[in-house]
Amino acid sequence: MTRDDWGNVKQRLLKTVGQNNYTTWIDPLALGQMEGGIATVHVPTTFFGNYVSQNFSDLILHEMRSFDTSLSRLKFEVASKSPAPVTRQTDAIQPPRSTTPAAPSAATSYNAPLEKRFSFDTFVVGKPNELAHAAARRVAEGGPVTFNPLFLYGGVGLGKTHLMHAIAQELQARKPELNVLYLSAEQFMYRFVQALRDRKMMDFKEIFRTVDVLMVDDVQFIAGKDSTQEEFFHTFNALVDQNKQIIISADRAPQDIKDLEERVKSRLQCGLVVDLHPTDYELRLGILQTKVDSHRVSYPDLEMDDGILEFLAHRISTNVRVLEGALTRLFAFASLVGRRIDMDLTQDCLADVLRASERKITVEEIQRKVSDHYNIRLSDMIGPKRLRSFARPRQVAMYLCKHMTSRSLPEIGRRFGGRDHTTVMHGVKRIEELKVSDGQIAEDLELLRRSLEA
Ligand SMILES: Nc1ncnc2c1ncn2[C@@H]1O[C@H](COP(=O)(O)OP(=O)(O)OP(=O)(O)O)[C@@H](O)[C@H]1O
Repeated sequence: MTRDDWGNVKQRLLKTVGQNNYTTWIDPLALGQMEGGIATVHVPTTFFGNYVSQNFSDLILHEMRSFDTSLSRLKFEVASKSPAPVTRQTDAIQPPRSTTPAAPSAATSYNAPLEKRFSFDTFVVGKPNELAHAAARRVAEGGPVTFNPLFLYGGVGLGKTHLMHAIAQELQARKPELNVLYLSAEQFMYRFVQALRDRKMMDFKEIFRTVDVLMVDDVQFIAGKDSTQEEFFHTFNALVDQNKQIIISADRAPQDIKDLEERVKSRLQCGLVVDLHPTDYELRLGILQTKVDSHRVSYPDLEMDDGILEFLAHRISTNVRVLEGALTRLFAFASLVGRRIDMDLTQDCLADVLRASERKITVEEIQRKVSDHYNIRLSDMIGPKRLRSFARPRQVAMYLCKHMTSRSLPEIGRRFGGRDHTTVMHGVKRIEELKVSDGQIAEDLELLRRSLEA
């Protein structure tokens, strides 16, 4: 086969594999000796040869055979670094090793810093996160890979990053010989773009494909970023093929990440997918108790009334980050003004947080609660019947909607079977009067309000 033929083979491959694959994998190949039906193809690194051999050798051979039908096999060899012609015999391709001497230090430079306090010791376990925690613990033991990838997902501030850091730190402590690479998806993209710009794609690939454990946080970030997704997909496959552990986190389940290619989604789902559920009251209280202990170290003289933590756990249900922030602010504030932490101080200091965390109560919720309370059907409460046994609960519900939601009177009227706003106004007024004169109504209102706020 002449050099021109080789050039033509490459041109044909360009059409088949596309520009990206061509630039990365085909263009760097050089033709070496051809002997006894075997063509030697020179590659820059062992890893490269292995990858091309697995993914493109059939195609390359097919194209070469259209110029030389005597060819039966390809042999990939690492090209000598010397500028001499590459026709010399060099090392035969070996399967890539997990820790080539250069890889750990290079990977280390890609590692995002780990937060010491995000450890398993400081992670409070409760019903909403126990499965995610157990899976994280198992992976952190560094034993045989049983589920790959481990995909952790959950809403904002529920502890995904905390668990990821805990896994990375535990692995480093238990198995220092493992090459663990932890970074965010954003950093992955940044490294990828940088490698493209500096023409260092081979180094990039070598680093990512020689790690033992790859951990990528907030993977939803690569949604809609086509080339990064493509590269991530190849990295992912290469590592899974080598049975290397991958741990991914995201703010939602793989199938719910918009603008993520189907093949990436399905790859992400093929291991164990576990979610961190929104916190419940017990978990929030547990977290607060743990955090208070650490605050007490910084503020040993501060005193706190009983019931404050319970109040916060009850009222701030958005996410753990907000909860932590509230506690930090409370301690700092109390120490500045030199007062004990009581309910007044808490409400003063955290007024904005408490307001923002107020749970939004809906008209439907109120209607359901009130009809349950008075033991009538929801359809009767909303429907046209004017019977007193339906009309009074309806007015109670309207009153609660007016006071516990931000809906306007016409909107409330619409939700009550399309009634006019004047009917709602009349109902609300009637209940306001009864609240003063009728102890039973006052009691009902109080009960309902408490149960809706719970
Ligand atoms: N179960 C828990 N025990 C102790 N601390 C927790 C727990 N869950 C969350 N936290 C704390 O809450 C804060 C937010 O957690 P983290 O950063 O891990 O959230 P995230 O799920 O990664 O959020 P985001 O989606 O914003 O990245 C951290 O300070 C973390 O330590």
